[in-house]
Amino acid sequence: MKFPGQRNQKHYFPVEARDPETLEPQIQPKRTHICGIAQTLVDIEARVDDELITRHNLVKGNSVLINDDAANALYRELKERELIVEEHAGGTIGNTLHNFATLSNERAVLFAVMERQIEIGSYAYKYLSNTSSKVDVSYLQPVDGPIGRCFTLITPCGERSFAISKGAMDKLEPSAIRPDLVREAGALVFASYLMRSADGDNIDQAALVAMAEAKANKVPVVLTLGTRFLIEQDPQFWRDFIAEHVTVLAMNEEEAEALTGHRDPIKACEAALEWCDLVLCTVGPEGLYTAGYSDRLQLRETEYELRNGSVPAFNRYEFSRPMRREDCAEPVKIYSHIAPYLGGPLAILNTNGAGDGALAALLHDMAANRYHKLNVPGSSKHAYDALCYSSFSQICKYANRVSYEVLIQHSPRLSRALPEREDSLEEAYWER
Ligand SMILES: Nc1ncnc2c1ncn2[C@@H]1O[C@H](COP(=O)(O)OP(=O)(O)OP(=O)(O)O)[C@@H](O)[C@H]1O
Ligand SMILES: O=c1[nH]cnc2c1ncn2[C@@H]1O[C@H](CO)[C@@H](O)[C@H]1O
Repeated sequence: MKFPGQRNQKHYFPVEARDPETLEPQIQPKRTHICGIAQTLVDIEARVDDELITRHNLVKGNSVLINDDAANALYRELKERELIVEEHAGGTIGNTLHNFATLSNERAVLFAVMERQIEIGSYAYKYLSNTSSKVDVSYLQPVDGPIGRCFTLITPCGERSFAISKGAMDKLEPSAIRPDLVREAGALVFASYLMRSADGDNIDQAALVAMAEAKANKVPVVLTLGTRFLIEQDPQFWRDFIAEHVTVLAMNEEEAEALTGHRDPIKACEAALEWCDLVLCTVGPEGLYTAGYSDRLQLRETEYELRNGSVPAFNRYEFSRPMRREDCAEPVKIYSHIAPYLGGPLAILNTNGAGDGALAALLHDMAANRYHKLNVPGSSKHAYDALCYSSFSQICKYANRVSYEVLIQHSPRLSRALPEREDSLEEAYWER
């Protein structure tokens, strides 16, 4: 397990003189992993104009399910007009698990379907060959149909719209979930997309089985909201769903507004904390927020300037570590925000997957906490039960840094971990 984010050891906390904060190399450290339930999709990325989006009955910014005829017509046009830029493995959770594995060098168990017979060069082949070897594909459920295709259509304004030809991506059965692996996981992650599976497709049931196992064993359940359009259809369903099942919620500001009715991200986070324990809210060019709880006894004041938003001095305790509300004797709501790393890249190749990258960083930090607890149980870090290894503030930095890395490449999947040492300016970022 790599440390979550590069930074000097003195910046780990809580720092106490004799606290074994470092993960001393052990002969055989105990390992940990995370689990995810994914829709198996390959992204077909194309540069298109707005007219094409409307003509194919798609909705800008949305992820729309399309039937085979519509998919064939769209594919034909993209091919004929030579608009396809790249084809790469995708799917929100596939991306997140891949990025988690790449960042942490730890195992991520993928519960998903895969074509029974794979031909070299096929989409299934591409999917697997674009997936980190640290993603454990031993438990994929074989299916007879093709995996899904996600037409990722980038319009000149930079917005991405998805058209999903789902193939057999929703055919995952509850029997494909390995309860023993869920029970031992540092987190179980899935996306709201899978709750729109059709009658007869059981991926939603598989997710419910996994969530029940996670909940019974106090494994954090992590939900990422795929697109605001899905949430807008029935926000109350999602509020109830989150309250019942979810520990950690990841969303962008539009999904946050659809869920809570608040356009202001801090207000939206505050509302969401009534239903879950920890929130990651990305806000595109405005950076991102983390929000959650800490017990009053564990609060740590920030050393940065206090900032006022809809909650005055909202970042006052951003040096505290996220906890479950139920683990706090006196829960206090905490918020932290960060602007894009280095002000954002000079050239953004594609924002697709930037949010998935941020979530992978958060999952890395959560898994690092479990790893540390398994290997250094006597550390003062574990005198109380926290969800994460680092503070709200550090998680913001790390998540933001990872998003930046995704922005400067085409694929939503990182091709390498972050540099071991950041040079010059970047060094300053971590030390600030
Ligand atoms: N235009 C931009 N300039 C600078 N940074 C950006 C920009 N867009 C995104 N980012 C960075 O990427 C992070 C995530 O972006 P965003 O909020 O767009 O995620 P998202 O909508 O969930 O993306 P996706 O669904 O494609 O994964 C932001 O918090 C920010 O750090
Ligand atoms: O319906 C869907 N299910 C799963 N993943 C999806 C869906 N629509 C889009 N994406 C995925 O979202 C990623 C960027 O965040 C893209 O890689 C795309 O594959």
